Amino acid sequence: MQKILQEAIDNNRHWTAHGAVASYIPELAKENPDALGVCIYNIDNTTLCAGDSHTKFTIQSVSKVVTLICALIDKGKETVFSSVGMEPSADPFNSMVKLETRESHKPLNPFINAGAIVCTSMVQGDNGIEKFNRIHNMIKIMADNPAIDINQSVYRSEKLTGNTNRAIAYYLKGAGLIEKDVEDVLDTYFKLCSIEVTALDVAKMASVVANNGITPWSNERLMSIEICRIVKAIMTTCGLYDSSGQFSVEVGLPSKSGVGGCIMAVAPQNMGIAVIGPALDSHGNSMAGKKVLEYLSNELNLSIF
Ligand SMILES: NC(=O)CC[C@H](N)C(=O)O
Repeated sequence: MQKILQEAIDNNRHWTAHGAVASYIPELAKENPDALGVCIYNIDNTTLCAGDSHTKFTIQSVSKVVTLICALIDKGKETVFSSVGMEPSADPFNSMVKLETRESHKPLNPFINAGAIVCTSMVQGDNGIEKFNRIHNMIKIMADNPAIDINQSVYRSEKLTGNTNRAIAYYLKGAGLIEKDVEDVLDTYFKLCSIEVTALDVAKMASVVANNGITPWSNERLMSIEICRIVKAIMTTCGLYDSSGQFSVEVGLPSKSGVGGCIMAVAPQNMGIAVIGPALDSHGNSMAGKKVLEYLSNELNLSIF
């Protein structure tokens, strides 16, 4: 297995040259475009890593998985899906074009920025700080790592340049889809994207979903089986934005990408996988990371389809 993991990195490292690091958040442009690493956390509590797996990166949109989990726990399925849809989007992650054309103005799904901003506002808490703490704590528990914290430079960079997200959030506020102060919700969203993690952290988070909501290392139930089912379904259909279909064909695992270069993948009843490769394709998904997952899916026969 370690040999397969090493081959997945070695055979696909050249793909990093075909992508580019995100530069619309200036601080992310400083990431190493050549980095490529992977970690697997098996639900029998064994772990394997290869490549640049110690690289630290910001979680970015992978946090949207945990935001959705918290919103579903705190508000229930009916309430969450009354304000956000569950359909894939054929548009980029930060697109706002469908918000105006859809009758209800509901964002298409919880994993595009608009949907995640609505979900953030639905999480338990009287203000942004409480909502942030709720999701941050869940990330720490799911990763089994109490030291996880914000990368302050990335947070400042996101906040300073996040004008598209600001436009989306104000539109949602105007449509009545954000309950409280819109700047407070945005600040929480920027902080969540800026949480710094490693591939092992994200692999452990994915292993909880793979293990139907129970931490493999301490046997603690963090979420219901139903929530896990919903989250895996939305990851499969929406997790890689407008290339989720192709990813399902090539990899076939419920997954979520982020512009920090991480892809979190869930092999149900089996393992959590995280790849990190900051050079992105034109959809904002890790270029070489996708290829590493495709290799592992084929070699280990992981596709759910
Ligand atoms: N796809 C992503 O990872 C997007 C997250 C990023 N912080 C943004 O809001 O634009």
